[in-house]
Amino acid sequence: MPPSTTARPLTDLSPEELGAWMQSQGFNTAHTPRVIRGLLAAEPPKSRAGFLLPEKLDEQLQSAFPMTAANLAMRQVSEDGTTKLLLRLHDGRTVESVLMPDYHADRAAGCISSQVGCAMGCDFCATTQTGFERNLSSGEIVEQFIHLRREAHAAGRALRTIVFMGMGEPMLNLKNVLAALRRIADPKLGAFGWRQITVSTVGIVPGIDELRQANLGVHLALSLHAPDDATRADLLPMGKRFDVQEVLAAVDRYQQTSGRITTIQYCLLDGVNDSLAQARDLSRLLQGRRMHVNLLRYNATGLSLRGRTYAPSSLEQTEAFLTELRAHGTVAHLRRARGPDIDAACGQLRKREAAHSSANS
Ligand SMILES: C[S@@+](CC[C@H](N)C(=O)[O-])C[C@H]1O[C@@H](n2cnc3c(N)ncnc32)[C@H](O)[C@@H]1O
Ligand code: SF4
Repeated sequence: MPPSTTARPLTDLSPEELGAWMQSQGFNTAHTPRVIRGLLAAEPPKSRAGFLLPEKLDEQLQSAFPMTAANLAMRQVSEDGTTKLLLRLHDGRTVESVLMPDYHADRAAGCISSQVGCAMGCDFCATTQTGFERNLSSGEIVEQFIHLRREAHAAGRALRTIVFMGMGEPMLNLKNVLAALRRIADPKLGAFGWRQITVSTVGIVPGIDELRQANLGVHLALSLHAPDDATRADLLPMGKRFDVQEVLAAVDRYQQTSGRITTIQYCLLDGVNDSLAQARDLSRLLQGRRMHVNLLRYNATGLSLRGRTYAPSSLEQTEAFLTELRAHGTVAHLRRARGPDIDAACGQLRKREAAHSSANS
């Protein structure tokens, strides 16, 4: 048995690694897709025999690998059906994933994390307030997908899309994100298609280029949040490293290869980035580009990283901003606020659980 794979959970192994292990144990590698399909299934197999594996292989798999890397530590369900999961990892750290019901009664979308914490320091984001702890392994990313898929299935829905808009910056853990995606959306495994996946970034140019070179055809979302460099860099420190034009040029390159329309994420903050002049600047910036704007409602999370208090734009201003964008030819939507009665912004549930644990210790 290759020693490098022994302590890793089954969800962490690529099809090639699992195939190599099978071969080293004298089993037919044709069983590999069956094992991975069983792991990714919307409904967990009722028994180990549900994997339809030879008994000896099943036994050896069980003794060689832990089945999972993460356990459900907390679950919050909102009145609108949004379900937030807090998963505890093998080292005691926690990570958040969210299931969001779709307008279609039988569908749901999942929001997945790529890192524990985040180093990017975006001023209004709760995830970064506890700093960066570590990258998630590919298995930990795959397991979020499995939890969300099963959670959706139990609620009578099919998980139709996933977005990397949970904790962390996917481009800074791209190796593991790509490895996870190659399992989740491997056409031979049939769980998901590339078009059902969106990777969201704060705008790390080399990461966008690397994702383009991987040529998977997943959707890209760019967290822009301001049309000008001064406002953007004030909100997102990464804006000082890569300016708006540089980031949009990388997104253009991505689009030329993938053919996908890019989503521009824009969180409306009262008096910061929500003026009609900023809406017009944004439209001008996107003119001639196949990009649509997703306006996000700010989820208030208390004092910001730099001790500021942000507020969501008023509904009137939000409507006016949206109308101004559309009047200037930009395709734009207002994203529904999700789970307003629970800790819906990423990083909040984790902060609450950490506070609870330290109060009890
Ligand atoms: C948490 S990030 C994760 C993905 C990636 N790091 C990024 O920045 O795109 C996903 C999106 O949530 C936004 N966001 C962060 N904190 C928010 C808040 N309190 N309210 C609304 N949106 C928020 C981010 O700006 C980003 O557009
Ligand atoms: S918005 Fe994204 S990149 Fe910025 S701190 Fe939050 S998770 Fe990190």
